[in-house]
Amino acid sequence: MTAPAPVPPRVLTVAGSDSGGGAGVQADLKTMLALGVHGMSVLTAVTAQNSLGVQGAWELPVDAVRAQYRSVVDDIGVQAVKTGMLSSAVLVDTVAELLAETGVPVVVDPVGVSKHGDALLAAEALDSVRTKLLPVATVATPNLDEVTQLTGVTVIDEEGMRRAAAEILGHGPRWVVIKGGHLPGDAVDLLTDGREEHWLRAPRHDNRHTHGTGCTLASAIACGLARGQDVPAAVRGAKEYVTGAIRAGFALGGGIGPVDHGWLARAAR
Ligand SMILES: Nc1ncnc2c1ncn2[C@@H]1O[C@H](COP(=O)(O)OP(=O)(O)OP(=O)(O)O)[C@@H](O)[C@H]1O
Ligand SMILES: Cc1ncc(CO)c(N)n1
Repeated sequence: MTAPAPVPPRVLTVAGSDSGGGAGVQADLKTMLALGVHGMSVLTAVTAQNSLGVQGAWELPVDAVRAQYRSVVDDIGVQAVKTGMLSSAVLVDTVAELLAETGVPVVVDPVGVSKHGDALLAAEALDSVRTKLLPVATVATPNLDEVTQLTGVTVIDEEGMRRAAAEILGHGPRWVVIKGGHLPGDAVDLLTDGREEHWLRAPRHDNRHTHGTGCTLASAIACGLARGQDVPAAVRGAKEYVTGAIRAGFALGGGIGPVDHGWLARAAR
């Protein structure tokens, strides 16, 4: 008789669907496959989206979100959760409550707007993100626009990233990654818990096909945490994975193409 296959760590994404397959739940599940964990999803919203932008968005009812979450967590179990597009205050509140009960590491990507500037979170939900979601995060991963939305701080350099990190940590996450991807020069992110500081530097790839970078980084961090890595190790591994995916990003459609989630599997062949 053959031995049963080993069970991989399980990671859940709570996020919106990107019909174009570059960001959102689709990016999360591809990242999870690439990094060897079993990926599961709670859909919060459906977007009609492509390389040119978001053409429409429809939120799911709160009962549908709660039911998906319970189905996964109560039967299959999770070792880490990642959140992305949560759309509205009621969904942010509901997801924050569910996460607080689950007691596993949580990566919160506080998605506010898409790369094209389309709103993925209602303005009135920002307060819930600050007061309910950030406090249950093990790691929060805002980009510079989300930092400004959440704290009012405008970041133009690395000293500004430090100030932004302190402001975000004031809302309660254990760690924060301030993503400096939108600043000129190298792609520099700051990971800190208020005591340790880790600067993660990668060469900027001159590639406009970067759709899904933020979702990919946050999901990859969740994969590392599900494997039992500590936060600095999980973030370092995730930065390597997203950097490789950006290097290999490719043109699709008439606008910004996706990062390549398959680069690591091909590199291993
Ligand atoms: N051109 C680039 N070359 C290398 N790394 C990059 C580049 N652009 C972004 N990054 C890195 O990608 C990761 C995601 O950062 P970014 O600021 O792009 O997230 P985001 O704006 O939330 O993404 P999105 O909203 O498209 O999902 C960070 O580690 C950042 O430093
Ligand atoms: C559904 C979805 N989630 C997150 C992002 C990130 O910007 C996106 N473009 N779409």
